[in-house]
Amino acid sequence: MSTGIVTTDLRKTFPVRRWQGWRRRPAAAPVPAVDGLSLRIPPGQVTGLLGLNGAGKTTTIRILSTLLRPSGGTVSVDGLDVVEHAREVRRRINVISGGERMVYDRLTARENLWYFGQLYDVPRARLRVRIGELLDLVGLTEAARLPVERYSRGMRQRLVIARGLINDPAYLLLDEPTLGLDAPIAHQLRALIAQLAADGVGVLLTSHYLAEVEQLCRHVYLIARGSLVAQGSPAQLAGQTVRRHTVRLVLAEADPSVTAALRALAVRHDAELTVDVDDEGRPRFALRHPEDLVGAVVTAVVQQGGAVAGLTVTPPTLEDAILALADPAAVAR
Ligand SMILES: Nc1ncnc2c1ncn2[C@@H]1O[C@H](COP(=O)(O)OP(=O)(O)OP(=O)(O)O)[C@@H](O)[C@H]1O
Repeated sequence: MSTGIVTTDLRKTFPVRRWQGWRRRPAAAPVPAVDGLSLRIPPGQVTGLLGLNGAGKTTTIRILSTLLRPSGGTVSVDGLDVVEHAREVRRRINVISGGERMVYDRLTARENLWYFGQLYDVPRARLRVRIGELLDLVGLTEAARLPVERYSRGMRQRLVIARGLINDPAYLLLDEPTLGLDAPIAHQLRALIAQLAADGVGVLLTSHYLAEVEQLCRHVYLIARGSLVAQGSPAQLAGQTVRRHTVRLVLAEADPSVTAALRALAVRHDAELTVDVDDEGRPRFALRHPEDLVGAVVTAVVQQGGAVAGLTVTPPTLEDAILALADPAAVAR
């Protein structure tokens, strides 16, 4: 039965070794890379896993795909424990990673797929058919007999995608799958991911491209230092944080009374104000605040008889919002 991938209080610590004189010895406190994560990746939808560098995303994916043993907690895939039933779990899942070399250069596309199909215990008759289907799907039928070392980067990544689908996985773990891909290929891959989910596959996606996450994910988990800090739809996550607007103003010429009025405005609203000069030596002000203060800024300048040479307002992006949740100190910067 397809119940999804469920992690309960998942933990992974790596032993940290310190050098002491010429000897290497274990440190007192191992560093947790994953620290009590409870997630659910249901079938038939794309679930996002977001976090800053080092948050624990790749480690989590390695545990879910049976490559790493957890230090604590459990992971089950359709009710099967990943440690006790690693072989059965491996038949149901696959991984596509944008950052790692996942195919063999000396082999052709067909040979690569044959090799990985056997690793996944795909029956030979099924494998023969599946390889043809996948080469078609990723547009490599014509190049199927060339060694991969002669492929372009995009062709190679398309082969990595075919490799990830070779065992008809019920769950697909995607670790930065569009990393370094040209826009048209990334676009095709996103369409394929959406189609797989619509066909019932449970997809876990990590990506630094938030537009991709917004487009594909129904539910997103945001982690920091191996623990969950927020979850919800992309829209719900964006609404959970202090979002900041930036008003940038350039004055035609220096005017101490305008500067004083803007400083007073910033203090009144508890806004962050930076003052410098632009390339032409004109005074420039940037005011950051959760609300859009453009009206108040213009009023203050006009009341003091100042002349505005430039004015822009930058609303916060979803990226600002999500990163602010992962790293609260960033909100203050
Ligand atoms: N094999 C390892 N030995 C020791 N520490 C490790 C090992 N693998 C990962 N770590 C540490 O665990 C933490 C989580 O790393 P992980 O690669 O899972 O993060 P990530 O969220 O995937 O980051 P990125 O976005 O940079 O890929 C980091 O502090 C990392 O240094």
